[in-house]
Amino acid sequence: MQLPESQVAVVEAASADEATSVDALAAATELPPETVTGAVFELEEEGLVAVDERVDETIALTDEGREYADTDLPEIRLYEAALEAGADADPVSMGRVIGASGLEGPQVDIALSNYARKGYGAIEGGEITADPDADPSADAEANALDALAGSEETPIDGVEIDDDTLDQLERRGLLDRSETTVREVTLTERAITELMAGIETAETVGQVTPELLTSGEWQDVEFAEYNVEADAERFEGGKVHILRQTAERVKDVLVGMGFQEMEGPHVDADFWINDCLFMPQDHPARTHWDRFALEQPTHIDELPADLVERVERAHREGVGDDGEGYHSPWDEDFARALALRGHTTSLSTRYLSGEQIGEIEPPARFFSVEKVYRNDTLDPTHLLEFFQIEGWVMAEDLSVRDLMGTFEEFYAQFGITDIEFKPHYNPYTEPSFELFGTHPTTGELVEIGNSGIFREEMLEPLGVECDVMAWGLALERLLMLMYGFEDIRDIHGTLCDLELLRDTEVTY
Ligand SMILES: N[C@@H](Cc1ccccc1)C(=O)O
Repeated sequence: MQLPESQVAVVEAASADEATSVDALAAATELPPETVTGAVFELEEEGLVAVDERVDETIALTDEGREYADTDLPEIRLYEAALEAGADADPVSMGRVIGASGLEGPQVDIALSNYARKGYGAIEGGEITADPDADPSADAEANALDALAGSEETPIDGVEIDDDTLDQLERRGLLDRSETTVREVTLTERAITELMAGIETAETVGQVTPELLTSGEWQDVEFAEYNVEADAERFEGGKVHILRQTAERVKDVLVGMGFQEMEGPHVDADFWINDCLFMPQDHPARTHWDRFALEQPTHIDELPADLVERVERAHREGVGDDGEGYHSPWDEDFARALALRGHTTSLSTRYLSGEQIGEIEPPARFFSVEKVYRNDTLDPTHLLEFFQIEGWVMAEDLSVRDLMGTFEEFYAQFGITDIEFKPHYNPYTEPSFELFGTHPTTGELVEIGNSGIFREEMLEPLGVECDVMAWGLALERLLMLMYGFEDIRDIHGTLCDLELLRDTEVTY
């Protein structure tokens, strides 16, 4: 009989008396394990080999696990420092013991959260005690780390570590479990018969080359069959970040709802970011604490003079018969100062004023999905920059129902159907609403946006004569509701969760 080269090599390397693993066959034939696996499947189908499959579980220490196998677990280092400081007799100040332990950064938290759990002592009111009877040499986790530190990977069947300890180490991120499928191959009777009769190598081609194509030889050769079920090496290809993918999806949804996209500068004059929004110049959000000012250049060159005059008048005198201005200072130089935009509503003011693309006639709908910058304190829901989904609708006679209906329609496209509204205040909208959604795993209400109907004091100076409803929604918060992660830093920055980014499916 004739067989392709790799199959002949496998048949010759395998035996009828003894099962041989794919790895051993790969070594013997000098073929890559994937090729051997493919050949083995083909041979099995031909009835030439029997394949025995089992799943082996192995465990391996993570880098952090290896580090503690070398230097001791942080809680043990804390216990030893506590003993040294006499905490087995009287409580000692925590600061002193931590200082003496040499623990630093996150290791301090790790030590503290495991210390009492493992009976090394107690921590209360800034003081630490050490239990004189605790015995670090009997620490099951430390002993397990030592036992595993010797090899890269250990088959789980061979280790004498109890399940609770293994689970605990896995939870602490000190140990990884993995599964591999081991295939063992034995020749069948039929293979022996064929071998005795003589097996020849059939010329097969594994890959189409330019030469095969140009010479026309491809028409005569026999191609090796692909086995799409064979195990292959996992390949982590590059991929568009889920935030970008979702931003694209949001844009598609809004375009589908009849919106046009706005664009404009990330660095802009306070005039467009704040003054045009009827934000008084002494508003707390306009202090240097909250904005990222520009050092070079500090000011925009030009602002439209007539618009500046109308905006200044609205600030000083208000708009309409009953209008009251802010009676607060207004200074053009202050309005010309440049900063990173804290919201993309600066794009809306540029467009609504007619400065960006000329006069806009109602009905009109505009949006942007762009980055904004705020000097916030970092926490699970705040970053210094995020993406805002800005939007507005200009039409005669808009009401709050139009606003709410638009949100329900928009969020429903992302499977979010339980939006809640809370009355809110913005200097530039009346009424105003904050939007909330429910986090899919924690059940907590998450603020996802801010919205309202632009007030006369804003629209009149911009020269807009009909109603405009508008909003700024946080793209990252939408992602939280869609994919259930709890910390925004899982998707941004150095602490991001690569597995989440790799495996999250963005569905259209
Ligand atoms: N600028 C607001 C969002 C908003 C835009 C337009 C109208 C109302 C609210 C914010 O950043 O929170």
